[in-house]
Amino acid sequence: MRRHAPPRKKRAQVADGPELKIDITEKRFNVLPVPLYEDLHIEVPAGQVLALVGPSGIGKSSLLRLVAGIDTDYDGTITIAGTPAKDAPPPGFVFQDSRLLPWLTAIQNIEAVNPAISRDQARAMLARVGLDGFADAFPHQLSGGMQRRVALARAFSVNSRLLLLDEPFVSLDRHLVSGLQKVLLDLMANETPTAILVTHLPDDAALLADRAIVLDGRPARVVADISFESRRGARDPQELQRLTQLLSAYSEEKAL
Ligand SMILES: Nc1ncnc2c1ncn2[C@@H]1O[C@H](COP(=O)(O)OP(=O)(O)OP(=O)(O)O)[C@@H](O)[C@H]1O
Repeated sequence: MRRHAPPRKKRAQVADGPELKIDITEKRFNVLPVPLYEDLHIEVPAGQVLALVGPSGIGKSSLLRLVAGIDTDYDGTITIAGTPAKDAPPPGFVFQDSRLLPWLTAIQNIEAVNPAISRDQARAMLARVGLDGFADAFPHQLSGGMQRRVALARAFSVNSRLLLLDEPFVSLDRHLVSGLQKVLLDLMANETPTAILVTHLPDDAALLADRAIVLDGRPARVVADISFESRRGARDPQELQRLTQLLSAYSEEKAL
């Protein structure tokens, strides 16, 4: 007997295409004799963590500012889920320094970026970054590593589809870095945001990212685009070492 095929499920009304699409024709700073970027095109699928690496001064932080819609002075388009970056909801942003508001406590710093968050949710977020019991501490009462933890908690509390991390562990001691890497990996395992991680640490990228893009030259161009076969969070020590070595080779080769 001939069976009827089951009715086809309706496709979800979600826009196809990359979550983040960067198409920069040209970006200039007047102080630079040549453009910072020319014909720079990067697409990031939803849920992917993209590590952005390259020599100091190449334009990694500047790119995050364009994606965040903080700097709109460029030719081209950047869209987040199809919306121009300048009109998109603000991303979670971790800056090179923690940039906590010094007059607010840890929990108030979190509430400041998301007024809709409940006190319990904000406390739970602080607990997830290992700061249970420090909700009412002011930034000056926290160590550098603890301040970075608050900054991570704050970025995730924005509840954005997009997370921008600008050297989140720069100038911290090595032993603090590995603790924070684990915190970030754990946060990204649950929330799975689309993220750009600017880092000069090859092991950061090997541990935390799904893909790495190397920028080089002036104007800056993508000189390598490496998709990692294994998934972040599921890499064994050998795989981590292999990826770290691969990315270190690029860093050494490309150091200015
Ligand atoms: N607001 C600005 N005005 C003028 N020039 C700027 C501005 N911001 C950045 N630049 C220049 O743009 C270039 C790229 O700077 P950017 O901070 O993006 O580099 P980077 O790759 O993030 O460097 P690092 O790894 O050292 O943080 C540098 O030459 C810098 O001097």
